[in-house]
This record gives sequence, structure tokens and C-alpha cells, in this order.
Amino acid sequence: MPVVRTLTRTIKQVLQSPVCGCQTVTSVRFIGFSPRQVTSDASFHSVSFSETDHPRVLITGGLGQLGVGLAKLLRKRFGNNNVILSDIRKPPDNVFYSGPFIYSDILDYKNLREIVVNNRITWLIHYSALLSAVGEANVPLARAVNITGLHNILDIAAEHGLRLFVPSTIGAFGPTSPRNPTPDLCIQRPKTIYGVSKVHAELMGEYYHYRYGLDFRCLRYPGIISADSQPGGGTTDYAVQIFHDAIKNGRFVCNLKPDTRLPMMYIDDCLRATMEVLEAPAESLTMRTYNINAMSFNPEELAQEVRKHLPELEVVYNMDAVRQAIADSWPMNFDDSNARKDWGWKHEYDLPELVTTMLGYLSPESLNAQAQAS
Ligand SMILES: NC(=O)C1=CN([C@@H]2O[C@H](COP(=O)(O)OP(=O)(O)OC[C@H]3O[C@@H](n4cnc5c(N)ncnc54)[C@H](O)[C@@H]3O)[C@@H](O)[C@H]2O)C=CC1
Ligand SMILES: CC(=O)[C@H](N)C(=O)O
Repeated sequence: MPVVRTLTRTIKQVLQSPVCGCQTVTSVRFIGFSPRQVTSDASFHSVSFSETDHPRVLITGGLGQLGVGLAKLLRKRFGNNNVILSDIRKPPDNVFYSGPFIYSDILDYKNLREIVVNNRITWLIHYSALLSAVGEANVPLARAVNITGLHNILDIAAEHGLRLFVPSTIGAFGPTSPRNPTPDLCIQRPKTIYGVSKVHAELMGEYYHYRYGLDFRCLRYPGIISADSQPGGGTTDYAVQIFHDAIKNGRFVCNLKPDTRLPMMYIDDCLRATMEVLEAPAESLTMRTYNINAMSFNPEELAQEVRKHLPELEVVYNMDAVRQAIADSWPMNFDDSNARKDWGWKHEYDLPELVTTMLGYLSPESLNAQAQAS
């Protein structure tokens, strides 16, 4: 009987939940069991906008390159206390004192569920991952975090009627995908554990949407470039490091070949896209996983643009074989026409704007002013 009770609740929740406006009857083909065995006293509960006015957001893996910036943006929109950052690392003072932070290991299912229940979470933004280069250096850990961790997240989100955002990546494509440009739907046979885990995430999220009515939303990000946060061990990291080294030493050692073209995006565009797709009306989404793009360049083109501001910059190429092989298998250009058509995606930063913004932010004067202000 508890199982029947649970199923009845789940079906009602799927058909009624206003948070998950995408959960149309047609998306729920058959609900035969809950995604994970739940105890008989567990109660499915979906918190809706009508109860809280604003979504209650949990960001996993929030202390990486992207999480703190996203929390800042969402807190501005939904209120400081409605957005909780979480990670397994210790937060620096400025992050700890800027809004709610909580310890959360995505491999600990019970802990995750407790956090979601106790904080009445309605949106889950799942940022925890091992990126491409560090993933290749530790495949068992990447498999655990990126695949087992994702399973926990999917089940928690389905059980509690959450809107779930999981980012994917240009790395979800491989050498047999069309690379110039790469469309949303094409062959995906990535050659990294990172890419494999992200294709798995895309497919599992879409399956849970179809099977359980989960409000799953996913964007494939290009390489993201930011000034105030460090990248976490990816193939596109060179495009962040060049700015730091150009300003500090006037010299940059690049671990990719000069003609390695990859899709890239400034962090502000990436975070805005994430908020926009999370807020997009369900009816506007014809897909659950979208490419987004802003620009494409290779290291030499980036160096040329930086030299317009710092003409003395010297760039030396010292290729890293692992990163080069990964980059050579990834898209050179990304076709994001579906995102532009369906929910109005539009980037703001192109290459010249990106370079001006990065150098402006990292200039000694600007860093001094930031230090004095904090
Ligand atoms: N930064 C980029 O260029 C791109 C990022 N993405 C995706 O966006 C998301 C966020 O990326 P970044 O912030 O750059 O990643 P990052 O590598 O900088 O941060 C990932 C965070 O996950 C945390 N983490 C690791 N194991 C964990 C565990 N067991 N439980 C909880 N947290 C754990 C780490 O402590 C780290 O703070 C990732 O899913 C990544 O795949 C996708 C494409 C491009
Ligand atoms: C593009 C990504 O997913 C990431 N920056 C990486 O290089 O691994």
C-alpha cells in the first residue's frame, strides 16, 4: 500500500506541479515505480512558487569557476536567502559571509535529501563535476562524481519535484561529430570520461523528463572565461590563464597549438543564459538540451587580440599531448540556433569585448580598487 500511495502522489505531483510547468501529460508515458526505492514513511512533496514566491535554489559544486557568480546573479533576482551554495570544500570568507553556504557531498544521497527537504529546495543547479583534463587524470573519481553523483541528483530531483539544471559541454561531442559547426542533434562519441559522463547526463535527464516528468533543463556550455574565478582543470583553461600571465609576466606558455579553434564564452553570458533557460516557459522549450555559443577562436587569434592592448606579449607554444588530443576531438564552432529561436538566447560578448573586459578587470588599478572596496 505505501507503494501505491507513493505512486498516486507522484502522479498527482507530476500532473499538478506549477513549478514544473513542463510536465505535460504527454511527457509522462508510464510511471511504474519511483526512480529510487523510498521508505514507506517518505512523503513526496513539491514546493511551488505559490508557497514561497521565489524558487529556493541549491547549487552543488558551487565553489568552482562558475558557482559563486551564478549564486550572486540568482540572489539578486530571488533574494539572498533563497539561494544556497554548497560544496565539499571550505569556502573563503568573502563567499561564506555573502549568503547561505552548506556542506554537501553529492555522493551522499541521504545528506542531499536532507538538505533538499530541510531547506524546501525547488530548483537544483548541479555544478559538481571533474572537468576534462582532471577527469582523464583520475577516471575512477570522475566516474563516481560525474555519473554516480548525477544519479543521486536525478533521483532527489524526481522525488521532490524539483526543476533540475545540469550543464553539459562542448566536450560531449567527439571526433566523429560534425565539428564546424556542431549542431544540437548529431553523433556523440566523446573520447574522455568527462564527455561520456556528460552525454550520460543529457540522456538520463531527458529520459527522466519523459518517464517521470522531471523538469530537466540542460545547456551545453563552451569554454568559459572569467576573471574573478579560476578554472577547475579543463582543456579550455589556457584562455583564462593567458590574461593573468600577460598582465603579470608579459609572457604566456600555451599548452595547445596556435591553430586549435574552440567555442568560448564570457562568464556573464554563460550565467545569464543559465538563468534565462531556468526561467523560460516550458512551452518554449522544444528540447531539453541546448547548445549555446558566443564566439570561436584559437590561441593565436586570442594572443593577437590581447596584443592590441599589451603589444609586448610573448606567447610560447608547449603542447600538452593529453589536452591537445581532447581539443582536437571537440567542436570548433557551435550551432546554437535552436536556443536563439526557442527561448531568445543572445550573447553579448564577442572576442574584442571579452579581451577588453578581462584586461580591465585584471589591471593592477582595478585589482587595487577591488581590494580597497572589500
Ligand atoms: N568552466 C567551464 O568552462 C565549463 C563548465 N561546464 C560545467 O559547469 C559545471 C561547473 O563548472 P566549473 O565551475 O568550471 O567546475 P569546477 O571544476 O571549477 O568546480 C567543480 C566543483 O565541484 C566540486 N566537487 C567535486 N566533487 C564533489 C562532490 N563529491 N560533491 C560536491 N561537490 C564536488 C569541487 O569541489 C568544485 O568546487 C560543471 O558541471 C562543468 O562540467 C561545462 C562546460 C564548460
Ligand atoms: C569546455 C569544458 O567543459 C571545460 N572548460 C573543459 O575544458 O573541460
